Amino acid sequence: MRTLFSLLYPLYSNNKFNLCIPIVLLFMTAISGIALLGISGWLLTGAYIVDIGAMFNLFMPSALIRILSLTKVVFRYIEKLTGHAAIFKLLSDLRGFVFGSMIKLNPKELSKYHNGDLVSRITSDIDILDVVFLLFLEPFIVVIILFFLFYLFFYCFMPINSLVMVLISCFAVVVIPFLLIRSTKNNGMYIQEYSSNMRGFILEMIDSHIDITIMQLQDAKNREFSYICSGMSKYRSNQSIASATGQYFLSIVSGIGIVIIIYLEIGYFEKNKIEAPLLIGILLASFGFFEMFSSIVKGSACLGSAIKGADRISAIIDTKNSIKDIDDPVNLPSHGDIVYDNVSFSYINSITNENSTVLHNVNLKINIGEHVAIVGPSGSGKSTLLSLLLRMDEVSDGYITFGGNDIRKCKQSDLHSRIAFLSHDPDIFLGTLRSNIIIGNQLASDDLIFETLKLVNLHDFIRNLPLGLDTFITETGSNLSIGQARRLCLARALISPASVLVLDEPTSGLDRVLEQDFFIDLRQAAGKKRSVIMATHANVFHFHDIKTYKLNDGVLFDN
Ligand SMILES: Nc1ncnc2c1ncn2[C@@H]1O[C@H](COP(=O)(O)OP(=O)(O)OP(=O)(O)O)[C@@H](O)[C@H]1O
Repeated sequence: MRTLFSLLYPLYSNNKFNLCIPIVLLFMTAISGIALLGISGWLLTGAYIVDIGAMFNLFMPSALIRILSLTKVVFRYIEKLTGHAAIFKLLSDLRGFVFGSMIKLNPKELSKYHNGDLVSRITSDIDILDVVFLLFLEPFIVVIILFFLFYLFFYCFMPINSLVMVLISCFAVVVIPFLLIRSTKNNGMYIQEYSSNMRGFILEMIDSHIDITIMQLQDAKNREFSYICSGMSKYRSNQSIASATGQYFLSIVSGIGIVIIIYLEIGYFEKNKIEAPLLIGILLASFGFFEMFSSIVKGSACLGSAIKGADRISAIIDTKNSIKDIDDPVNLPSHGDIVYDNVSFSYINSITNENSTVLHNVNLKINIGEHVAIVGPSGSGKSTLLSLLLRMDEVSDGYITFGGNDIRKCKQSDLHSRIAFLSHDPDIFLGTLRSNIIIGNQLASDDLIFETLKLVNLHDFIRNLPLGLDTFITETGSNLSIGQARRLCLARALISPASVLVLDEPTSGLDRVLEQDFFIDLRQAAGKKRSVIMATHANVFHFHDIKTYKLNDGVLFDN
């Protein structure tokens, strides 16, 4: 609960004005509704017990009833509009904030979350938070204000009734919601977990659809998905049952309250302290007040999910980035030699929590414009060696320098602007060919783009497309061949001002001919100005301008 409010408090205080409007409007709606019931009760009773129209002025109250009916509808309508607008703004601020926190984390921290979990956190976990304001906080504030008004009224005119009002309100606003929140907290946690699993499962299915089809796993996956769905529906129905039970107890408590109020009011009536029309009017107005409790109870049943949602969101926001810039970073030169000096690196095994050393005292120097390939068996530490240069992890021992500067002493953004990276799995983003290429250089003109495309042998292919650079590509690049997707990503790296290209298995998935073509293009495109360091399984020994090193069990040998 504390996490929920500490997450929402800054957002609420930044949107104070926007949130106050629906609260005021809900208060006006409630007052109109309560006054409508009260005046109707008073009018009908008065009209019934007095000789028709003789001593009872019908005009004023009936006009008031019409006005109140209209104002209630109008206030309710505007309250819904402003309430939802305020909540959408709040949720959009929160989504932006969470996404901002998430994107700042390094891949190591992000990799703790399983597929789809982050999407779930940023969508359903945040969506559930609107419950807190619309179904809980807003009616709660209005009920508290109304409670004081009723209490004051009863205290002045019927003191015993004020005690009944306090007891009923305590049950409805404190005891029932408290019990509901307690009993549905775990259930809410399961709802959020299942919703996250469902998203993860769907994303995984889309990703591995070809494998699932070939391995004929459709039925098994269908069953798995049905299992997740039935779990979800079980916990959702638990939530509905809890909400209905809460409403049931609320009706009983309100009913008992009304009976006691009638009993006490009859006492006042018998002592001639109150007239019948006023008695009925007060009774119906109390009914109207008690109706307000209903939304608090409904909101309390969903609060468990909101609490869990807030916990899951806070887990992202509170994640500390293990790799930080120092306070007074050095400026890196645009070009520079890269030196690995006695670099060792260990991963902490997440299961056994033990250190496993992957790189042992690696010494490597890459001069400006030099092309270097690291070859070695799978698992020997090639990707790890590259990721240390990009500072995706910190070296455990030794140091890496760029242009003579320890890369831990410069800004990460500075380092990443000097180094362009091409991973073994080309990252194509949803958009056009142009938008995918200029990620490396937002200011690149079409001439520069085509010059770069020439270097990677994509120039003719793209020129011949009907929409050219404006051709739309999917986020998996599925409308490009693997070779084309890889060349496109290489063009993105080449068009950037980076002086170093880091490539991790740049030719994986390409056949031998395409692989060799890729290296020929790469050497020409990178030229003598850019240094290249790549990890590869491909045969590059015959390229005499590529210096190769062999990595075996984390030990680097000059080839
Ligand atoms: N995040 C991680 N946590 C723990 N161990 C890891 C992690 N990433 C890699 N490893 C381990 O580090 C070792 C080296 O992995 P790395 O990916 O660097 O090898 P590689 O030579 O690039 O392999 P491949 O050629 O198959 O890509 C492997 O034993 C691997 O299991």
